[in-house]
Amino acid sequence: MKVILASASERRQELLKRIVDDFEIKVSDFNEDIIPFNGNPHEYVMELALGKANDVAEKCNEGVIIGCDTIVTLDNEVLGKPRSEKEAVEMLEKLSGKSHEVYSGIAVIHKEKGEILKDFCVTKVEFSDINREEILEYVKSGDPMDKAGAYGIQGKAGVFVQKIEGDYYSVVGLPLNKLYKMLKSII
Ligand SMILES: Cc1cn([C@H]2C[C@H](O)[C@@H](COP(=O)(O)OP(=O)(O)OP(=O)(O)O)O2)c(=O)[nH]c1=O
Repeated sequence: MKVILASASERRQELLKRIVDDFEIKVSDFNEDIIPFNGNPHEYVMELALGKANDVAEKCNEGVIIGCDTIVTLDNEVLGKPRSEKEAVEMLEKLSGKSHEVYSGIAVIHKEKGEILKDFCVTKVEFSDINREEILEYVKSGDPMDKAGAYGIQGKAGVFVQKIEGDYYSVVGLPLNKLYKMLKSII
């Protein structure tokens, strides 16, 4: 079965190799701004994941297409990717000393069967207290800029994480166990 990952993220591409030996990458042109946040993070990430998968599926005749999306939520506020270094600093200041949630949505479309699966993972991540100096140094590294919540648990920011409850890989952007089960059920 031909598997297509609808993602430009190298992290997702690396992680998917653990489930599927051979797959294609087709980056979606889906505009995430057309989906407003309706207050339900799990619905929101599934809609975004489906939007990405659908966009690629419309341009394919066959195969299984996978779309994903990851956001961070803190006290009902969505933290996406920071739009500037200033915003990255503000996000990290908010996350310091608190617990937040990371939501990852997955959508799997089976073209031939006309089947669609949607699911999500939520992981609780607790940051220890981090000071302004640590935040500024981390932001200067450039690592936060392409990541939801302005941090990457898999990089230098891993040292800020005091506790995690849930799937580590979902925080990195691809819930491996959930996706593995979804693919087993659909292929
Ligand atoms: C919280 C957190 C997020 N992230 C990343 C995962 C996602 O790639 C990114 C959130 O952006 P997304 O919009 O989910 O994905 P993307 O733009 O990187 O890739 P594509 O839409 O093409 O699939 O943040 C980490 O790498 N580590 C972390 O600890």
